[in-house]
Amino acid sequence: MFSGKEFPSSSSFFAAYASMAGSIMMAQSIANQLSHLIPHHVRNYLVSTLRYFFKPQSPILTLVIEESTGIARNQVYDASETYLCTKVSPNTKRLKISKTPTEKNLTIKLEKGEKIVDNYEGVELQWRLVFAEAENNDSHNPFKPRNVEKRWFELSFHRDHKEPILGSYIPYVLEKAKSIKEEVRVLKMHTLNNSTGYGGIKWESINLEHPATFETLAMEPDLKNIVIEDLNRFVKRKDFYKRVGRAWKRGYLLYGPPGTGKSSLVAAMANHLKFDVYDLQLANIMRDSDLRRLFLATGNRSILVIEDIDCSLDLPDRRQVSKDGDGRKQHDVQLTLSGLLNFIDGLWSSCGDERIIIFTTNHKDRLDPALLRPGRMDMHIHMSYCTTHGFRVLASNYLGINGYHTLFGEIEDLIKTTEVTPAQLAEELMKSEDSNIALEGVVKLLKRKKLEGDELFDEGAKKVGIQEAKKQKVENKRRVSVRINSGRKTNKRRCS
Ligand SMILES: Nc1ncnc2c1ncn2[C@@H]1O[C@H](COP(=O)(O)OP(=O)(O)OP(=O)(O)O)[C@@H](O)[C@H]1O
Ligand SMILES: [Mg+2]
Repeated sequence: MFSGKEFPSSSSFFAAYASMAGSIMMAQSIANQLSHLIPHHVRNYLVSTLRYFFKPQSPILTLVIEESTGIARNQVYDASETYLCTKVSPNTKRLKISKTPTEKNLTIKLEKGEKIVDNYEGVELQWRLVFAEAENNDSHNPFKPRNVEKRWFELSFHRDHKEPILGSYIPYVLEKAKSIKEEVRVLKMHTLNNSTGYGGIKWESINLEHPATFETLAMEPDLKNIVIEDLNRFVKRKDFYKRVGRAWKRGYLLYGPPGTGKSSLVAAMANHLKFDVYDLQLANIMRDSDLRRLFLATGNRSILVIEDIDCSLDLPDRRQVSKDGDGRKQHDVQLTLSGLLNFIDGLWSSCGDERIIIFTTNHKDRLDPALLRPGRMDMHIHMSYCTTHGFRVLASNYLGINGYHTLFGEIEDLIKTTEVTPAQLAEELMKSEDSNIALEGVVKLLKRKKLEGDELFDEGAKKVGIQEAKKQKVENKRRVSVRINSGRKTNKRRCS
């Protein structure tokens, strides 16, 4: 496999070996001749020491790249797996291939025992995929199978090239794998699966096929641009985060009434950045050890979402002491928001890169002040009722109208004074492919909503007085705003 240029030739190997073997035999014969002078055990010691010193050292160095590092996955293993798909040679005997319905290309993986030869700057390298059964010694978890399969890659090369291989070939493999993944990347949505038995809560992934993009989002253009620029700046600033000693992560709080596009914005962000999404349903997590494990199992370049954060914490059942399968009492977690935040801060500051965390809520006013504190979440984004601009985006998405329609004037006048969510408008726009019918439906919906709004206003005015009711109405009408926390400074920008 290895070229003669890189490895000692067989004749020089033989000559070296013959001369060493000769030395050992000579030493052995001297020791035999002096056997009457040297005690038996000293003679054995001498021979074994000579054997050790003259044993021909293998010129080959093998790096072992295990799949897991114990807690987290081994990035080098994952990168090698991806990289080697591009290095399959005509000599490869067995390959594993797969393709899910939404994947564009085949995924190719090496089979057990297969070898691949690579060449890096004139150095020949041999890769081999090895599988072995290992005993599971997690005695705390009786549900785990007794034997687990262990996999690793062995990368062999001449030991003279240790420095360039470690210093530049391995980083090259990591970088190459990253760009291959980017090209064929199908985003994943990870959710929690609790059905694997005791202690087995883990991430389960499906392809993220949410079609929302920034283009299809009904959102004020100013706000949209602020968010897009913020994301673009974030992914470009690796060196900045390193220099100022901050973890490379960014937090967003999305708040607003149901149906205003908070979850759609999360999907748009994921599609824009090509980041996987981890949807952390806190209601399923009872133990802090699970939370820690799940955090550590999330990948880089990902978005961790905690939806409806105001409802997810302090659930009544969390306060009860739960029992495990054997009836033993488990330590209760009593997750609190500030506890969770400290946890995330602590863990995420020490591991992982390019992480985004997003909290969503319908009730910002119910949130723990710890979450709203400046510097905690980097950006607060208010998603609110639909504006005339938002309506135009929806009309284009659902009906393909990019110009003007005779009903637009009436609709837009109504939208300016009505609280209607993009979700409600979208539902109406989906009812017919005939633009006239769909838009007439929108007019009816808006008139009904306006009436309801007026009635609510009158009721409110009775309770709090007309001035206060007017003030609240103005406040509610403020469609979208964004608060950007940069260190101690907070910039609040209204986008309408
Ligand atoms: N801003 C928007 N732009 C485009 N479509 C939207 C927008 N808001 C809502 N929709 C439509 O309404 C549906 C529901 O919206 P979404 O789930 O994003 O709202 P949400 O704010 O997350 O609501 P909830 O608070 O109930 O979770 C979306 O699938 C989408 O079709
Ligand atoms: Mg949502």
